[in-house]
Amino acid sequence: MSMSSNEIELLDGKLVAENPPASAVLSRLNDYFQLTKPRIVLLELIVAAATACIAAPHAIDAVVLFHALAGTALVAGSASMGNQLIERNIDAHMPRTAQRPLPAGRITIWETALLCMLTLCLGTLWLVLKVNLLTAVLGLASWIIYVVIYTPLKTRTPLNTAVGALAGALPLLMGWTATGQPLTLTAYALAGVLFLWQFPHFMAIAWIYREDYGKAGHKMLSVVDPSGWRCGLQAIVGALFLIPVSLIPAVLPAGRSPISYSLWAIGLGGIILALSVRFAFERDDRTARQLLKATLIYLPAWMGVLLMVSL
Ligand code: HEM
Ligand SMILES: CC(C)=CCC/C(C)=C/CC/C(C)=C/COP(=O)(O)OP(=O)(O)O
Repeated sequence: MSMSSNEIELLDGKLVAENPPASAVLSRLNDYFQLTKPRIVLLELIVAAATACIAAPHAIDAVVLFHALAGTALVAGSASMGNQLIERNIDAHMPRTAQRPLPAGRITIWETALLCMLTLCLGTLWLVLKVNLLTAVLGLASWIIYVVIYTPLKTRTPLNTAVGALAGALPLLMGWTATGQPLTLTAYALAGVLFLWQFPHFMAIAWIYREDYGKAGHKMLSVVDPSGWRCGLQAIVGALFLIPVSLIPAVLPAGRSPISYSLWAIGLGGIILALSVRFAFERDDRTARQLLKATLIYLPAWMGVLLMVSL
């Protein structure tokens, strides 16, 4: 359907306009948005929000939660920008990432650096002023681990995944500390689940894109060990420990209806474990993609069950 010159439409997830200047502005804003790795950040925010509700089920302050999520989104988006700034030349050599705004030349290094610093400062200040210092410090720690430590390690050692998993797990704790509740064993157990979840999640991805990673010089486990056995084993180990760690909240006093939660946790974790074992033995793209999809279903499903038994 033709648009009038002033209309703006959402097409394939992007805002488009008929009017050329408006279209150029929207296209640039979309590129800035893509720099934040929005789907990863969105799942992080869902996890953080759910954790806040679990931490303070009957005393959640919606305004504080909003500020916590806004600040976390800014800091997480900044981290993704910093990561893409550092990896712009490597990203240009992988089909999966070559069309990103920086390697594709749609935005400049200086724009990205400025936006990265602006969103980091704004997000951190927002958390300090509207949430609390601990949440801001956790956000800064996650930013530093992801941008300054994990990103450079990607071309040096397969241990990069464990470091990235630490950065990926901290936003969960930010959701907890945003409520003002002290960090308990349950909080660390939830963060432990998110930490362990990232191994089956990424080992599947590392296998699917093993050739890209090899050509780009990334030292992922699938490149260091082309047989895929170590990839499969690391996915299994992460999935194996995921199950007992996810059961910790059930045995703690705060946990209501521990039996039903435990059955869900064992069932969901068991699926990830079974698919990890299947990927380890078959080591093909089909079983890797099944495992990746299952990990992306596991996290919201596990959080949903936790919320149901906590509220
Ligand atoms: C060591 C940690 C992690 C690594 C190395 C990693 C890596 C990746 C990569 C490379 C992709 C793109 C796959 C593709 O293009 O098909 C991806 C997808 C995804 N990741 Fe992860 N990830 C990690 C942790 C996380 C965490 C902590 C979350 C959120 C809680 C997350 C959420 C997602 C989501 C939602 C997708 C699918 C959407 C998309 O393709 O952008 N990941 N991950
Ligand atoms: C508050 C805060 C700072 C939160 C940070 C949350 C966050 C962005 C975690 C990243 C998890 C992770 C290692 C993603 C993969 O990046 P990658 O560089 O391996 O992915 P790529 O290969 O697609 O670039």
